[in-house]
Amino acid sequence: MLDDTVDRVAVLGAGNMGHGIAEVTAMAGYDVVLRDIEPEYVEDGYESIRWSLEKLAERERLEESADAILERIETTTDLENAVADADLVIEAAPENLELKRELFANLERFADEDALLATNTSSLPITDVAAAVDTPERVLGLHFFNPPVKMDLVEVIYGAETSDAAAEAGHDWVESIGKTPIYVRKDVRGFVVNTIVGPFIGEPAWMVSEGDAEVRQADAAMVHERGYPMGPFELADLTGIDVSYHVRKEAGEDVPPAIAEKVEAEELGKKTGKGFYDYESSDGPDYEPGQGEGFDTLQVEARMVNRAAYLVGEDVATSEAIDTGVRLGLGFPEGICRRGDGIGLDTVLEKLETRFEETGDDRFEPHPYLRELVAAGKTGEDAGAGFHEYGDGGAGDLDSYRYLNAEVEDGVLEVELDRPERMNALSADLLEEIDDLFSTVDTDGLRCATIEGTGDRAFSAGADISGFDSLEPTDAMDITPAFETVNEFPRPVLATVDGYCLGAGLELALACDLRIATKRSSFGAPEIGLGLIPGGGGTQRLLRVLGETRAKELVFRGNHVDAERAERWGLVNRAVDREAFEETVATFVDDLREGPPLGLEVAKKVMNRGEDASLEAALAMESQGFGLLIGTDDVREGTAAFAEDREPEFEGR
Ligand SMILES: C/C=C/C(=O)SCCNC(=O)CCNC(=O)[C@H](O)C(C)(C)COP(=O)(O)OP(=O)(O)OC[C@H]1O[C@@H](n2cnc3c(N)ncnc32)[C@H](O)[C@@H]1OP(=O)(O)O
Repeated sequence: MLDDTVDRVAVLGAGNMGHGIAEVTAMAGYDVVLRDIEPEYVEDGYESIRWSLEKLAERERLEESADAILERIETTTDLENAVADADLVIEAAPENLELKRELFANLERFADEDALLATNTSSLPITDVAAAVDTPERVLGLHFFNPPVKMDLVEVIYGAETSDAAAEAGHDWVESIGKTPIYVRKDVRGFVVNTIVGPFIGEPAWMVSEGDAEVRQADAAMVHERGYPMGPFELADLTGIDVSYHVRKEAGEDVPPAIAEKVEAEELGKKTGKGFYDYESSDGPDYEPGQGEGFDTLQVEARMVNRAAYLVGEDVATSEAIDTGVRLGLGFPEGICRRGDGIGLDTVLEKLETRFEETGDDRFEPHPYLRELVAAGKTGEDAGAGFHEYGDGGAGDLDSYRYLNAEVEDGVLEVELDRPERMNALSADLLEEIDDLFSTVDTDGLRCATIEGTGDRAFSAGADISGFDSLEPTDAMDITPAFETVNEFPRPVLATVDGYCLGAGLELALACDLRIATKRSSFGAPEIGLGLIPGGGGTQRLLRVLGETRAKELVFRGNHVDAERAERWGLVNRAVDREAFEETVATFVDDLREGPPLGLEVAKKVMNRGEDASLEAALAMESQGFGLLIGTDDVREGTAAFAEDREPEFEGR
């Protein structure tokens, strides 16, 4: 029987990945044994963990002291001792199949028969590693990304014999350490994330090799036109061009000459000082926004979408898992399935077919699942379905948003900004969705709304800086509608802030009516450091909320203030410990939910409008509001409940 409750974890291998995995495991409260073959390897790993934890503590990213976390980590070189009491063993030894198989064979002798056995391999088949033990059903892949302390994604990979119970236990454990697991249900080369990144680098490399593109042109187009965080050649330089070379060789694929030539010349990227860019005599990537013109971005994206079709069509992963994987693992601006749906899967298919006909090259051969989707009319967003379903896209369709999650729960519109890999930075698309949601959602039956950020770092770290290069002044001036829509929403809106709340993120919180924050949160208007000013109402709302002295301090200095100061200044209603956060939010939400909807709507309107009117005009507005409410059922219910000494039940009439 597999033990699905994990208390103690053994990590085998104290190198980069191993010590990183041990660190995040101990941070989540587990007891960890870190084991390597030589005492100095273990010591180096342990010291790296100490260094990293101290950095995190300096940046106030830990909930307890670095020492308290370190106390949960034991080190050893003795394999038997390391794994004897472990409920979960994670092997993070070098990528050598024989070495891993030997280790697993020993694990079977020393570890408890109920223990879950995982390998952190990024390139070897899980099935081959698991074949070294008599109980392959309890072996799975747990593929962390580098560095584990920063990267949220973990691929949970089935080997051919892995049981559902083992995969589910691995998945639950990954969630318990605050990471995001995605299932990879078949043991395919590259798993999910590396399957998609292959053509991101490979296709531009072919295009350059065939004389159809230039390196800088490709990087500029993918970054500045299509929003990827890095250009393909910039990424190849960072990860090592030899890595791209060997991955292709091992998969039996042809290697684009542009890559092979660099490997022959031993220009392997940043690590050798030279690759596609020069890191010795200049500062590396030097492409400019306008340089991408004429590059065929569709050819690259069509190939990535085709890989996604293969993964879904062969039941390796769901489109949701793929999209989560590429967003968190690669920092893609949106999931590749979403992107395909946005482009139109018929357009993608046509591109692949045309290139296949022209070149006869297998790399363009459309996967049958892509053909199936198009034949069924599921061509993407405009058709209402593609990889994903889009509902009818009409007013109030809460499933139609890409960058925010919205649902109505018991009269509360719960909204999450969903770009955790970018600290929920507000891109033009996300702002548009906020505007759309708050202007079209059906308010009947709604009592209030809450806005929070996903991930564990930020409410929102501001406007998406990566989009600034390509922003026209006229677009930049159009940033405020979303904030005004939230501010004028006819129900109270509560911002719940846990982490960074900066720039446009702070402006969004200020557009809300109330703000509750955890004490670890920080607030600021850092725009001045970018040579900008707050452009989402910040200069004006900060003045009104804080007064001139404090508002100018925030805007002119661009510094962050902590949540306790923010509370003293009246920037937030409450700053509470994380343990008390949910309960405090729930108490506020309950008050808003139980309150009289009409009374709250009128109060919000009168207070918002009155702020900018003369006192006389504002008092007139207030009197009108009072008069309007006095004849309502809610006022009758409120006064009756008071007389009968019971809680009122308001209905918004
Ligand atoms: C009209 C309104 C204008 C504005 O709002 S202008 C923007 C104002 N905001 C800022 O200037 C804040 C920018 N961000 C930061 O200063 C830092 O981040 C933090 C202090 C919030 C956190 O620092 P750390 O812990 O070192 O994390 P990390 O590696 O910098 O960020 C993690 C990932 O999040 C991306 N990111 C953070 N903020 C933004 C942003 N505002 N726009 C776009 N991306 C952002 C990063 O780049 C990175 O991504 P990767 O892991 O791929 O390197």
